[in-house]
Amino acid sequence: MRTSAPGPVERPRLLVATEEIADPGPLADAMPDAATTAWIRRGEGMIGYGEAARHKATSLADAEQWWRELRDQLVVESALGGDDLPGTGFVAFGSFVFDPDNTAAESVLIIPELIIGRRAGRAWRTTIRPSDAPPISAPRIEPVEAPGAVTFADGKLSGPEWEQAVAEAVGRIMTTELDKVVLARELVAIADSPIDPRRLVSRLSEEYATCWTYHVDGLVGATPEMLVRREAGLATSRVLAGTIRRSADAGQDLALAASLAHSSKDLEEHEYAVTSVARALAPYCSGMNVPDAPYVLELPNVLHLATDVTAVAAPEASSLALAAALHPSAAVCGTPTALARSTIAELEHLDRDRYAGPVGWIDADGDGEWAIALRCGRIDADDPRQIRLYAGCGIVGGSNPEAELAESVAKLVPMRDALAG
Ligand SMILES: C=C(O[C@@H]1C=C(C(=O)O)C=C[C@H]1O)C(=O)O
Repeated sequence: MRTSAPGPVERPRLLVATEEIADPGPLADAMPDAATTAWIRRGEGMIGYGEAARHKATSLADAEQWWRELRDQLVVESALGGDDLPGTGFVAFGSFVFDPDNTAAESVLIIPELIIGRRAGRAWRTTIRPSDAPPISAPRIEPVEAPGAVTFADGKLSGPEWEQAVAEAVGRIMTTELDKVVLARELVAIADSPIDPRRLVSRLSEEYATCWTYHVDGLVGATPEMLVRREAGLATSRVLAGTIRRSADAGQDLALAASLAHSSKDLEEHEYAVTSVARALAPYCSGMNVPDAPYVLELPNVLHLATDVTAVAAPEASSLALAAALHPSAAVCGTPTALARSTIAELEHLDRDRYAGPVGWIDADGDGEWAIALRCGRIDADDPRQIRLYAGCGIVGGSNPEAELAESVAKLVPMRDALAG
């Protein structure tokens, strides 16, 4: 029997319409249901309802290709006008696995049917629909239920077992070519009732307003680390590495900040992370600025050493292409990358899922923000009463296992608090 070769896949084109709206109030409160995507910082950002299209991405490069094909066929029916703010119009939200070779999870890109956004004093509403679908009607906001009592249990490794893994990593750093490796652990939280990510988004975006609060397909958190933001040709990356947990006392915090800024262990750990970002960005950028020394970034639970790297991005390098070049940075993997990655797979006993992978959005111009999915949890798709929380620490030769465990506990605080009663 003869079969004819398949022709090009005919996808319906996406129709995109954006209009200015009155201020919608807090974005977290405007999320219609538990599947709504969120991206919020300092009260600004976007929420995305429904799905006009979805893609299981095998890699960041594959995601970029899919985005490009859709983008090239868009029909823009109306746009915001005035200054063309990034994020108005067509947007794809995404969340990527940390290591495709060591996970049961999948990376995803979602194009919502309805986006509500707020930025720079303006608010907008974008609808996106396949040309063969009817216009969407305004969704009803479903009530948010509390999860009830929540209990926490260790993941595969107990605290002491994880300390053992850290000690093993320190040993390898002293005796092999490994310079730095980031080891993470998980906590499993089980609630009485299903966990509604909107409640977490609302709490996190208030408590951690300077972080990027996100929810994409069950992965929810508030991260302080920006892998790459591309806006009007400028690329920015906020690199974090080196952490101290805060005390309850402002005077003591000041002393802690000073000791962090002078700690050779933390400065070494930080330097690896900055170098990995600067090297990866260089081929796609010009005029890069890498500050000589980090500053101390204050969050309610921890202090971090931080460096903001800025550069002019090549016109053809989309935010997703830049994220593909940067992931995994030494802030969440280690140095050298390949050895750190295999060490993680061997020592962590953890499926990182989409924790520590890029999470964010891209618009039709290729502008966008891809943060590193930290300080987060993954709601179980089959049993939404369960959420896995993750926290990791950069390990270098001078690391102390007990101190690293304490650091991981501090990094779990935002999610634990957001889940509490
Ligand atoms: C890996 C995490 O955080 C990373 C590790 C840091 C460190 O070890 O000092 C600091 C910020 C992040 O780059 C995490 O929060 O899970």
